[in-house]
Formats: sequence, structure tokens, C-alpha cells
Amino acid sequence: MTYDNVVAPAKAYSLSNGRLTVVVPTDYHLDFWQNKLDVQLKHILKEETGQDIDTRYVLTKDLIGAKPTDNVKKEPTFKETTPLNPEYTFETFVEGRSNQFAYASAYGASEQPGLLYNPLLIYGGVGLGKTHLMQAIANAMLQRNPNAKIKYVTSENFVNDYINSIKTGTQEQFRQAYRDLDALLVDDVQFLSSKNETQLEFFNTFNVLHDNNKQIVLTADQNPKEIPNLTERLVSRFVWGLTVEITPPDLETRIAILNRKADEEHIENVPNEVFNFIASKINTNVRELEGALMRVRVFAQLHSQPMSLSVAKEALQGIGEDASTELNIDLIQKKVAAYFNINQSDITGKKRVKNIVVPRQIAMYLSRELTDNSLPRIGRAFGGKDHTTVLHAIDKIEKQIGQDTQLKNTVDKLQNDLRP
Ligand SMILES: Nc1ncnc2c1ncn2[C@@H]1O[C@H](COP(=O)(O)OP(=O)(O)OP(=O)(O)O)[C@@H](O)[C@H]1O
Repeated sequence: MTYDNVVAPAKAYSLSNGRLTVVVPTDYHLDFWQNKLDVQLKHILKEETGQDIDTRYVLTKDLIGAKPTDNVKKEPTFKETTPLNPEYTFETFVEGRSNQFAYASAYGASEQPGLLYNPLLIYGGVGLGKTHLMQAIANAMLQRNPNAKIKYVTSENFVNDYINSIKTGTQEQFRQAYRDLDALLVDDVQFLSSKNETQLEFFNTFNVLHDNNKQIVLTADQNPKEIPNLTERLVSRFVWGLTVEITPPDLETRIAILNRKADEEHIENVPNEVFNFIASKINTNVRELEGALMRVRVFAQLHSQPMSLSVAKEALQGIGEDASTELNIDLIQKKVAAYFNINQSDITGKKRVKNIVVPRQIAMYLSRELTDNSLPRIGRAFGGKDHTTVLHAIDKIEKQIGQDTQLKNTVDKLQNDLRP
């Protein structure tokens, strides 16, 4: 068989989610393309499109009910689909107390799309792994069924697509592109706030997908009930299935994330004290945590030094929290949680039941009394709360200490235990 005979029968079948599917007639062709031509094809695709396009080869007979075409299937008019990051999988996600529930829910949704939790809404602060988990669902679904039709967009993309469809009179195509799916993943739904027309369109899209048991996954930076200017009916749809929160990872999880990142990036011989130091400094945002590790690596390389604690300290000067200060808030949260027999994640979480709210307010009060942290910093360490929430908590405890002797004794005891 000549080279031409191998190349000519292969047909580009479809291009979606950043992946080109090529159909080939026999196992021989499959083997040849996978092992001899794939690298070249990827190279050409990169040159032509400027993007890293993944490839997949399928035998014609395996395309059940599908009709190969001579040309690449036309991309939908609404192609705001952002390619999935193949690195965002369940395997590369480090589980800890702060994200356990979100992880388990996302995993469940990927195993039984559309059936278990629909929609699944993951919310939490910046850089805590919401997008990672959302895309892990899509990647797992595609691994099980490479033909699954999955669309991942930010809500801004959805808005843009919708506006374009109005401008160009192509609303019908828009609807088709968003409704003929097995799963729709929309990141950062808080951007739908105040966009009433788009909200209505999204509401309708949501209903069609949901009625057909198609999986919907959403992320937001806060509980949808607290997103301003989101219509009531949309909020009620968002929280219809399962709503889970991700809070900032605790110290142990941060260290585990750093270890994983170092492995992934082949950064070797990092002493544990360097991981501990970085994890103590950066306590609210995993993206920054990873960035700090890379910064230490580059700094060490530039100065031709090993990644020692002193190098890390120099590299991260002025970045993140002061380690001793951070430990204090962490310690205060732990002490208060232990005293009231609740979890530290309750203290940093958002539950509003009294037996959690009061300890949380006491912990905020003590963080203000015993450390030099500003109100916004304390807010961040308590799961990304606003500084006004912290202020309110401190005021409340201050007032109640004057009226309630039992509360005063509790706060005094905690304060004495915590003081160095
Ligand atoms: N538990 C985790 N294990 C491994 N990597 C994580 C974890 N949490 C976050 N990351 C990594 O941190 C980075 C930021 O995560 P991601 O983009 O998913 O955050 P996000 O919550 O969607 O943030 P944003 O609100 O800014 O969109 C990514 O590189 C992600 O892989």
C-alpha cells in the first residue's frame, strides 16, 4: 500500500470541543494514522489554526448511524465553545475537606449525566477549582463516550452569542447550538446579572435541556440566591438540582496541591519546608498557590540555587500573607471550632445556623483582637467574606460580651488559650 492509499481514504468527520475526528476505513489505516501520521497532522492543524487541536481516529463502521462527509462538518454558527483543558480531570484534582462534597457531586454527575444532580451548581471564591471540576465532568463524559455533544462556555460567551444571534437574525441556529447537546457547562453565571433578555433565553435553554435529561453544570462566585439582579425563576432553576460550595483549602490540602503541581511540572528535590512555607503564605487561591511555586522555581533557576527555604522567602517577599499571621487566623479557627465541637470548614463556610454563626463571629472577633490583619484579610481567610460581614460580626460580639456573662467567659477563655 502506498502513502497515498493510506491518506486518501481518511476523511475529516467533525471538529468540536477542540478535537478533530478522522474516519478511516480499516484497522490498517487506523494503525497507520495513529502511529505514523498523527504528529504531522497535529503540527499542520496547529499551523493552520494557531490552536492545539486534539485528534481522534475512528473506523467507519464504528460511527453508528453517522454519515461521514467529504469535508469537515461545519462548525456550528455559535462557536463560542471554549476548548476543554485536557489537564482538568478528576485524577489531577486534589481532594480535601474544602472541596470533598463538590468533588463527589461532580464525579457522580459525570457517571450518570442528567440523572443524579441536574443542574449541578458549584460556587465559591476565585481560583478554588470550580472550572477544573466542571471541565473534569466533561472530560470524563467524553472519555466514556467520545461522541457526546458537550458545550463549555463562560456566561459571557453565552451573552455574546445571544447578542450576535439577534444582530444576524440567526436565533434559530443559536437555539439549536445550545439545545442539541448532551451537556451544557456554563462558567461564572454571575455575569448574567442584570442581562434580562439573555436571562430569559438562558431560562428557556435550561428548560429544554433539563426536560430532556441533559446534564447542566454551572459555576458561580457566590450562592446564586445572593447574586444580585438575577430573576427569581432563574435562581430557582439554578438551585433545583444540587448546589455545592468550594471553600479555600486548608493547609494540608494546599501542601498536597503543591506536591502534585511539583510532580506534574517535574520540579524535583523540593524540601517539605518550602512547600509548608508557600502553603502558609498563600491561603485563599489555588491559582496563586501554583503561581507562587513556579515563581520560586524560576527565582532559584535564575540564581542557580536549589529551591531552599531561604530562596523561597526571598522569591515570595511581599506576596501573600505573612506566614505567622496566617497561622494565627488558622489557629484561631481551629481552636474555636474544637471548642464548639464543629468543623473548621463550618467556620469558614456559609451556613447560617446559630450554633455555627456564633462561633464564626467569635473567631472573627478574636482574629481582629489577636492579629494585625485588616478586615478584608480576615474576610478572605473566612471563605472570602466581605469586610462588612467581618465588621458586623465584631460589633455583635463586642456588644454581647457586655450583656452576656457566659459568652464573655467563653471569649476570655479562648483568648487566654490562644495568647502566646
Ligand atoms: N483541588 C485542586 N487540585 C488541583 N488543582 C487545583 C485544585 N483547585 C484548583 N486547582 C487549580 O487551580 C487553578 C485555578 O482553578 P480554577 O480555574 O478551576 O478556579 P475557579 O474556581 O474556576 O476560579 P475563577 O473563579 O477565577 O474562575 C487551576 O489550574 C486548577 O487546576
